[in-house]
Amino acid sequence: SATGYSYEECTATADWLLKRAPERPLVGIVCGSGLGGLAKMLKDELVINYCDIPNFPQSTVHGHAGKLVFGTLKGKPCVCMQGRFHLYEGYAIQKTTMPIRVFKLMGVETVILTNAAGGLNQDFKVGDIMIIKDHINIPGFAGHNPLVGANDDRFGVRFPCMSDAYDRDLQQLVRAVADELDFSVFMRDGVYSVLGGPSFETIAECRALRQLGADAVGMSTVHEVIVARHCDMRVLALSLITNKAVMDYQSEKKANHEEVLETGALRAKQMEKLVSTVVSRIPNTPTHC
Ligand SMILES: Nc1nc2ncn(CCNC(CO)CO)c2c(=O)[nH]1
Repeated sequence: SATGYSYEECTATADWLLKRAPERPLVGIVCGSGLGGLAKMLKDELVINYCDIPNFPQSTVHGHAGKLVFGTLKGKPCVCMQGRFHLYEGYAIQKTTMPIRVFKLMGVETVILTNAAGGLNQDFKVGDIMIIKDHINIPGFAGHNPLVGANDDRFGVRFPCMSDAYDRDLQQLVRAVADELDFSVFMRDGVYSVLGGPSFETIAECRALRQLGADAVGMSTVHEVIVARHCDMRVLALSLITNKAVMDYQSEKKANHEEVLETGALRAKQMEKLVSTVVSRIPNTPTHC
């Protein structure tokens, strides 16, 4: 099938990359809008442009570089997506998540997903980093789910559980590292809700999402989490709160992408420090003998 995301096509892409990668990566990192600097943390980096990778989609969003970076973080082999794919770019949902399956096929055991998000929780401030403890998959309510269609058992089961999607030990680890780095003042925990985009949400939608229990809103990440859990990778996900979502009709505030990128730049250093320290502390699961 020329979908670009069948098991065979993902395997072909993984094999193509492993031939070029310095070593098999254990941790996969996905950089959200304006957070591409995370890739610069990697030592002995090898950069491959998405346009040269077979079956890979192309990044179309400002602030998403479109490069796959291999390297090490404190000795741990990693692979980092500088630029991720979104429903609103018009790709098939399975296409937007195929890099996650390629990570799995390359040997990645843990994925760290970062994104920029709007703060629905009024206690949140611009620049806060929210540890995602759960998600609300709005497109999924309407059947827009990356696992729709024939299930390939080589990836995972037909009906995967999502109540344990966000690894509790990794959340604990992030909190401990944030305390050590004295970042606690801007660390939060919360529920991330995803919309399809590209239009930002209305005031009524923000209020409805808040009523549903969401603390932040974005246009990515959830589909990657579902695919990562389907193939049994551990997931840690962090949202950089880049603006406060507009919740009242008197407000003059207008959400915009430039503001998203600016906040990313402001908090990038701390996000890099946090993620790199966490990666260095992630225990490698004993290799299955
Ligand atoms: N209110 C609000 N603020 C946000 N900041 C980042 N994002 C995530 C979406 N990011 C898009 C547009 O910047 C680019 O992927 C959002 C969002 O969806 N809503």
